[in-house]
Amino acid sequence: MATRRLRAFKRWMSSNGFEWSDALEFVDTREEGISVRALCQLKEGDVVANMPKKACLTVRTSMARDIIEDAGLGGYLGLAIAIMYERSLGEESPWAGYLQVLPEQECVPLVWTLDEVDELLRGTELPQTVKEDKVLICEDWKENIFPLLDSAPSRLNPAFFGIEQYFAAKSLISSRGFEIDDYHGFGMVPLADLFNHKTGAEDVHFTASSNYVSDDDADDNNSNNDESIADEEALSEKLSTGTTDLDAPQVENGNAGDTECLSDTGDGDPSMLEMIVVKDVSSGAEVFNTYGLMGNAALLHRYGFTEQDNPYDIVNIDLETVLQWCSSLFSDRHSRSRVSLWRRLGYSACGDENSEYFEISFEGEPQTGLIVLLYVMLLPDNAYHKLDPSLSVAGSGHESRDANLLDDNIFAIKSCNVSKRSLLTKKVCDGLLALVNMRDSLYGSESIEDDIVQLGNCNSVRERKLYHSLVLRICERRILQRLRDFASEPFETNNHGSSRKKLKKSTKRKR
Ligand SMILES: C[S@@+](CC[C@H](N)C(=O)[O-])C[C@H]1O[C@@H](n2cnc3c(N)ncnc32)[C@H](O)[C@@H]1O
Repeated sequence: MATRRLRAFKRWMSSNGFEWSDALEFVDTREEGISVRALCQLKEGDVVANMPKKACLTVRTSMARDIIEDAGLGGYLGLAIAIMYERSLGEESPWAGYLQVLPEQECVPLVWTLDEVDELLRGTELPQTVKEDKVLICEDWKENIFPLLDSAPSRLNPAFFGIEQYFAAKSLISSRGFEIDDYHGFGMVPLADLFNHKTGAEDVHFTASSNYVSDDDADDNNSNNDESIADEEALSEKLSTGTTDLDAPQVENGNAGDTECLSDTGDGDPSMLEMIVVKDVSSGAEVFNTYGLMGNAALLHRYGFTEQDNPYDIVNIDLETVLQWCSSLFSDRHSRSRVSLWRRLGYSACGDENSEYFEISFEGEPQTGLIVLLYVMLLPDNAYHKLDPSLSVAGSGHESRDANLLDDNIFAIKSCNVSKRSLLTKKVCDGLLALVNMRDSLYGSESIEDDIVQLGNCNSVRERKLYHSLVLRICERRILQRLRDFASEPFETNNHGSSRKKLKKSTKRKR
């Protein structure tokens, strides 16, 4: 449906040098926002949109460039100021026609209330991340934006530069920003940001030239050799497959009469960005882009939505949870020395020292480091004492001939010589099952079945926050269920008496 705001946006695009295929339909619904559909079949290699870099909203192009650069600001903060500034200009902004198709803010957890974050996202990794984000953004605002209102009072309207407006701008950048090139950095790319996302099944790619040098800043030393999220492979493929495709859709823009198809325009032009079709799309289907391969927590965090059956989904188990489990079985001293040995063996968790965690894959497979940690934690004392001296031998480069099975397995896992299942003794599997229960209890008293019933009664558009929180929780809990299955499969019966034979058997084992 072409709404009034879409018609205004198309006029704005035409007068700013954008070109787009008339095989693309922009659909605008009050409830679900804007999406893109194919009006006829799109062929792999077709260029369906050309977007001039100079019409993108970046720090470099914004009317607020001087204010931002004079204050020594840039990056995402600078872009947020540029967005707030252009919004403050209203119809006077060169981007007025673009800004009016943007929502006030994107519904990412960053702009939810703290109660919503705590309640809806309980058990997931997001409450902590979002709270940290909120604190940093408030600090940024106080340190960098608030002082600007004093230093350039005649040019900045405070009503558009408050903390809420800053959060709104940050949500738009997180959900719609693109890396353009080294000169422009990160920016808003009108038209490219109309496409919705589908994990691992996208139809179009955003491509950017890698060697743009601005006319007004040719000596900028960052202008060459830039890295961007542009898909260089798709770009070079397009360049090498030639240009004219007689079936290619017609251009819909101010100069449509001049140009047969978009494949003829913008090729190798470093001042342009493109959307290129990467797989055939049938007529009537939605045309999807990809925002990257990521799990649901990352999708919700950055874009405000989740996907059911997202194969890149993961769930984390904090090292802290593992240590809690240890403390129910062992003394603090025991746990500390085993963790220390585990680290000296060269294992680690993800994250940093403030928050260490283990990833569980979509299939329910725990990170090797977690299995090894449980294994080391559960070693009988005599095996533990034997293992420590053998470390120094291994560290000196001479493999100990006497190394027992435990050493063999741990070192072999490290050098990818053996399946990690060889460490899955009954005790390790019991440990994993205990961790699953502890991790699952973080979601609160509702069971996964309760969550599923609630999701069934929830409207994905009108109750968007609840809907995507439930999908996130349910998908994470399903991964935990798969981890439960993984840990319940027949385990290895390692003991100290049958070293190499057991090891060989375990390498053959297929899951
Ligand atoms: C780049 S914009 C895409 C255009 C957007 N639909 C609009 O109305 O402006 C990204 C936003 O679109 C929405 N979106 C994109 N892909 C989605 C999907 N697969 N499911 C639900 N919402 C999606 C999210 O709100 C996301 O933050």
